[in-house]
Amino acid sequence: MTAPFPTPVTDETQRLLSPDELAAALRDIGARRYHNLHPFHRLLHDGKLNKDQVRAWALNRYYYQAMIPIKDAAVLARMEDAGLRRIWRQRIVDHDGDAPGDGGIERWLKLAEGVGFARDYVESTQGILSATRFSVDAYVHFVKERSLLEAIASSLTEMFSPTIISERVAGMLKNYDFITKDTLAYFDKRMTQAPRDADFALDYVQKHATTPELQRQAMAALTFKCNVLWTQLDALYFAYVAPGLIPPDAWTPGTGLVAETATAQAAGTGTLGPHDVPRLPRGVRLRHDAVRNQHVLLAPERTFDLDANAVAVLEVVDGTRSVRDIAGLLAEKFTADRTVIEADILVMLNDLATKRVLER
Ligand SMILES: O=C(O)c1cc(C(=O)O)c2c(n1)C(=O)C(=O)c1cc(C(=O)O)[nH]c1-2
Repeated sequence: MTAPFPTPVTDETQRLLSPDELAAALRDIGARRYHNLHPFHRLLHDGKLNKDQVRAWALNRYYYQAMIPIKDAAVLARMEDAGLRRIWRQRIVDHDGDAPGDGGIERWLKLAEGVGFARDYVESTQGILSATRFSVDAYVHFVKERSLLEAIASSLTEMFSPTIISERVAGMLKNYDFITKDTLAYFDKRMTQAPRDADFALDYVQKHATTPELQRQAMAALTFKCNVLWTQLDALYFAYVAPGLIPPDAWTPGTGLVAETATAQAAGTGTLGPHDVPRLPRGVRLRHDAVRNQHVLLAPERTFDLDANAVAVLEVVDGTRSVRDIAGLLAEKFTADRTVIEADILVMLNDLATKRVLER
């Protein structure tokens, strides 16, 4: 497939740009085409969407998140240099995590749950707009088919993402009462991951785009990627804003959601407070897996690995002690400030409540 994407002209003379000029040309592409400029994002960040429109965004964007590590594995597979692979593989770890319950995809699922979705529905990817799927899949195909330079250059949209992320998080927290900091936790890590990844990719592109033609290819790859992001928002806008034509089989408001009480928990809206008495629901047990020397919460058909802090808390969750009692016990045990412990364990317990392995 060699169909050209709209390709910016390096300049009339097609001369080789200096590394700084190349970086400036790439930034200029973002300034004109990055998805922060899309009307759907403007509505999202300014609090102009209703809850269902925000849900449509969270659901569709899950497909992008889920495919990113597949895209990165495809890029990795093309790298002949072990040093390069060692650096790139961190991207896969960032999204997949090192263990179940960890990583960016998991955090996106929390975001989707926070706005009311049932996790299984989101993971099934039923209801995702075909246009979302087409455009995300096009990104994966692109990195498989084009040169490594183009594959790496196509990730350079991340140069622009920290700005949009801070704007999005601030705007959504301010403008939507159903959005909490916990729900948007996905973006916390991206604020450091994205600049790290973008710096590396930019450096690679500056070093390897050594002819005007290669520089043109790098710019075209970034343009293509801006279009991958833009078309996803076009699809959302068309289906859920105006004219509001939801395609057959795509998500319709009211479906794929959990009951509102569970939603409140998922959104971390303080269902569990200091005076609540947490307990493990029927069928959920704290166990030590001797083979892996790892404490887990065993739930029907699911297990969750626990870190040492979670184990210390869950060992004293007995269905009679309140969160405040538990914080008091731990404060004594670890000679620490009870109020600090209480704040920390509330976050942890609400997270477990979201996963439905804790109740009050
Ligand atoms: O929230 C955003 O606006 C945004 C933008 C982008 C981007 O610019 O590609 C990414 C992400 N988020 C992101 O979370 C992410 O993991 C990511 C990976 C990549 C990539 O191309 O490899 N882009 C992005």
